[in-house]
Amino acid sequence: APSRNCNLLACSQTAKPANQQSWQTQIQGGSRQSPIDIRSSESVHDPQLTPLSISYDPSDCLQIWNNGYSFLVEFDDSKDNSVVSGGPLENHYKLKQFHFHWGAENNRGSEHTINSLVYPAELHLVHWNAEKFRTFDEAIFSENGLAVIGVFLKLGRKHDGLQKLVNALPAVKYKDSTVEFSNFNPSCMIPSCLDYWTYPGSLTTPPQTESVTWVIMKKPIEFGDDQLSAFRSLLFTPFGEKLENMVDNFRQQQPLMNRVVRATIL
Ligand SMILES: NS(=O)(=O)c1ccc(CCCCO)cc1
Ligand SMILES: [Zn+2]
Repeated sequence: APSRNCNLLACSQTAKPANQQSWQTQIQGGSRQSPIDIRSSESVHDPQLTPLSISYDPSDCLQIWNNGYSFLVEFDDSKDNSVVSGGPLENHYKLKQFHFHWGAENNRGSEHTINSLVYPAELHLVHWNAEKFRTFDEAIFSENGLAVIGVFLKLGRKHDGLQKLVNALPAVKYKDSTVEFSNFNPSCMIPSCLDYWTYPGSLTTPPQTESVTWVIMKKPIEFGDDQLSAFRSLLFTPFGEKLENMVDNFRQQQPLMNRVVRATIL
């Protein structure tokens, strides 16, 4: 076999660590990237933070789409029925989609962590500022454009509300597949305790724009092993290509830099 004329200095094909997804790049000059580790002792209790006002209309739910990063449950944002306001938000934000991040094994999966504690999965409810912008795509690139509610998932009792979603996943096994999905109320995945942390951040997947007000719920919701297995049975790859299970679709943690995480005392 030809000897590889490649010593350490000259070798250009440096191997990337196996777990580095292609989009795990550090955005150029980013000062407010997400996700982060939330150190509760360093967060600032802010008495002016009111409870979030969340109201979703299950009839706005449209479809599930496997976009090759996660599966997105997409909502009709042409009306003002599914919105979040209050808390750190100056305006009302419309629900556009929700999705999850999870690991291949139970010791990893969430994007944010609490005092370095990792959860096996994390839910993101993605909303856009419909008072300031005309479309989601415009809001993605704008200051105060998006509000994402993060909810941690821990393994335990099966989540009855989630089962309807889990039953639909085999229909979107492959990248670029979609299936009609209606009458689902994401409120069933909001913890009963409305305490949260909030900080200014970014999208955790491309284009990683710094347009997100993050609201991370302090308490996790529970779901079952079989439900997490259903997430792990999805594929990153389209029909006909080599099967790659959709797992470990979380970004590496980013530096806090000059940011303060605020906490509620509800
Ligand atoms: N993981 S996340 O909640 O930060 C998130 C939310 C929304 C997008 C949308 C990108 C749309 C590109 O057209 C990407 C990432
Ligand atoms: Zn996400």
